[in-house]
Amino acid sequence: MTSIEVALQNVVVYSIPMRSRFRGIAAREGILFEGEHGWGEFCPFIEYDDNESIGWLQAALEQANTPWPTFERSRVPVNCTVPAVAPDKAHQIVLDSGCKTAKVKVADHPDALGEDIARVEAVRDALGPGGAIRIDANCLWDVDTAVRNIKQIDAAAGGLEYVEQPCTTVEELAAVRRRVDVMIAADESIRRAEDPLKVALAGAADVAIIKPPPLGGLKRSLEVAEAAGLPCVVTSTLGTSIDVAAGVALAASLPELDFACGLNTLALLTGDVVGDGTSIRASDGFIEVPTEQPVPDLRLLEEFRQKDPARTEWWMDRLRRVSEALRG
Ligand SMILES: O=C(O)CCC(=O)C1=CC=C[C@@H](O)[C@@H]1C(=O)O
Ligand SMILES: [Mg+2]
Repeated sequence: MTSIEVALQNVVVYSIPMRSRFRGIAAREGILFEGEHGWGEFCPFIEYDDNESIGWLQAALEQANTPWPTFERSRVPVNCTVPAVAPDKAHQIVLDSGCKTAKVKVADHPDALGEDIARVEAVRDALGPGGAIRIDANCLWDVDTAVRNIKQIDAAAGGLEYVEQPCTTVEELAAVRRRVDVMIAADESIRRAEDPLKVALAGAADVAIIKPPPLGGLKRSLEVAEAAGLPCVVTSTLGTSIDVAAGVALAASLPELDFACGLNTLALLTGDVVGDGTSIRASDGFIEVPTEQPVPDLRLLEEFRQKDPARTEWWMDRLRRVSEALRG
């Protein structure tokens, strides 16, 4: 049987509520399956079409059927992730995290600048002057708005480490980069692009955000990271410890790691399918690299198993279609 057929034999559709809405979702959904060497997680965001979901399945199959590697480093620095929440909640998230770097969601709606400024001021107060603050606008600004807002948020934050994907296109990122004194990080221009390397060639970014699932897994992500020739920040795709483990494996494998990584994302969920002892969570701003792949706990798999038959069928049908597309 092929690895896809093995995967399809033993599939769990899960749904875990988020603590706060993040990227427009109130619960993280996906599929978990066991392979020859561990578990894989197939969790493309629900608005992605089948073609865009192929890489996510490749990544899940690779992770489930490849031995856990040995690594360059035994722990990875991580940031905390602050959704578009009120200042007091943002302050608490940073304090609770123990992290020295915070990634703050901004541009949650067209008139969000005042809220964004208040949120980064609260994050700076929680971090203190030595902390690092980065923001993520997820493509939602045009060039002039980005230039104007970045300057104001940079001042309010007491200095930003970088701005993640302020605009949609590589050309727009390059235009913003020429007009602000804050570093630009490319995310969607890498993970949702036909050519993930265009961003580096266009001089459009200072930092590359690398997410293994959309790129097709660890091997391909290492190739993209090397070819991009930029400092990399690895992030999860907001999934369970199985998803986070894919990011930790990449972050622990990179020859150089100059920035905290966006892998402390289980803090955004109300639970995990992996038990407390092996759930991948930060301590004092670092994640210890597991010596073996995390394995879901059967009781937690049942707790977070999708209970709605229609939703379960939607995910199973998606997996069947993407598996067919992957077979070609
Ligand atoms: O970077 C982080 O701190 C956590 C990961 C994170 O923010 C994201 C993961 C996946 C999709 C997006 O919602 C978001 C991002 O745009 O980086
Ligand atoms: Mg991003």
